[in-house]
Amino acid sequence: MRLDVPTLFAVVTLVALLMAGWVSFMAWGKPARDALWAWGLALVAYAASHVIFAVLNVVPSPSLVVAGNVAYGVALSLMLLAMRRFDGLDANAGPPVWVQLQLVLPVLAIVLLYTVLMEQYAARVVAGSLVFSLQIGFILRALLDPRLPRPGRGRYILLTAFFALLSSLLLRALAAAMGWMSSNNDEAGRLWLTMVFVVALCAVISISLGFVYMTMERAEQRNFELAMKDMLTGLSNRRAISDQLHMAVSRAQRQGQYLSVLMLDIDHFKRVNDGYGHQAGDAVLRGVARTLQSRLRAQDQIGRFGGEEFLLMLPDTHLEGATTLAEALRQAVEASPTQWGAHSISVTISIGVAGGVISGAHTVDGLVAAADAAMYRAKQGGRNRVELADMSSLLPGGQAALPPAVPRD
Ligand SMILES: Nc1nc2c(ncn2[C@@H]2O[C@H](COP(=O)(O)OP(=O)(O)OP(=O)(O)O)[C@@H](O)[C@H]2O)c(=O)[nH]1
Repeated sequence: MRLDVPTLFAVVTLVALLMAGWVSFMAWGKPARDALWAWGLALVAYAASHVIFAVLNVVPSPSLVVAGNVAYGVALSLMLLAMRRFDGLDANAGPPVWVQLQLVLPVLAIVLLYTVLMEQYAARVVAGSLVFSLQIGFILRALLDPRLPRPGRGRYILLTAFFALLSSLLLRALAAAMGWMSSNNDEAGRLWLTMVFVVALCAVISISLGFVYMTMERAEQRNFELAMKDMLTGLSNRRAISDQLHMAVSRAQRQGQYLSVLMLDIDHFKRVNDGYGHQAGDAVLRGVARTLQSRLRAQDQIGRFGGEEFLLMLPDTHLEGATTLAEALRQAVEASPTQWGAHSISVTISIGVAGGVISGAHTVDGLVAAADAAMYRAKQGGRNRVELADMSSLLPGGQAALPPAVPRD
């Protein structure tokens, strides 16, 4: 099949402009620093480069060669900027100097190389392709930044598209270096250009789709976190930990397993707020959350149940094991003060423990109420202590018939 190069240019341009339009439409109303704007601009530059390449096919001109390739380089730099903004890698201060150099130097290099090597087709194609490949390398590096969470599907689409673009550029550079083509207008040159533009067409559709999908995945993740996470401590919120507890109780009921629940409350927390201020209180809440979380097993779940109240759910853990853990947590919190300016704020916690083999007679509300009642007894008993729930009301068979427990680490 023989593809007409000018038609391909036109199609790539049209698709890039269409994508730029839709991406800008999505970015409408968002702040100028939003990654979508940079992505939209990148697509405009990408389209501009292909418009220039199309004109170049009809009116050969050295300045258009430079302009088209510069626009292409600008498009790749803007894509790098958009990726970094999307991932929040540059915070509010803007990109660090080394990133600014990654954004600007390749574009300057393109101007220089295409001007100096204008008369040497092969050298110009090789040099240009290598600079663009380097820019794509920067983008791939930003896409795979180890500080980022596990990549979602949008990121995989982008990775595939950029790898395809990179391969086509390198292959064309190889063809030029090996003398398989000597100009864009000979038979071989047109074939290679066709390959590059077919890939460019697929790439522009894929990267637009990938970026938009990534934005949607991010929004979905944020909504999920807003619905299920406590924004202050990063723990599960009341709704999430309650859902997890419902699931764990159903599972334990089906399999006749142990399950324990701990209700924890910071002692005299009002004094922290009154004495050091609300922000110090928030810092203490975060500190206690960290201390608790760092001592749990992977299958244990913790959530912020109320203001200064936390709920812990321990699958496969009998009352005795849960009590041992509760005591360890109590001691850990007591020994881990929160630094607040010049102050070291120490708090203690009171803990109520409920648990055992979960049968059909148990309910989530019953378990939580039992742990809560035990926690209040701990408060009444002087605070900074662990109290066990009266499980006889919840476990009709008593503790005697319990199967062997899974030991805690
Ligand atoms: N800083 C901060 N304070 C909170 C938050 N949520 C609840 N509180 C405060 O936690 C305090 C709870 O006070 P109380 O219920 O009297 O309990 P307490 O002072 O811990 O006393 P005991 O529980 O009886 O030991 C109140 O002052 C609330 O304003 C929060 O998110 N941040």
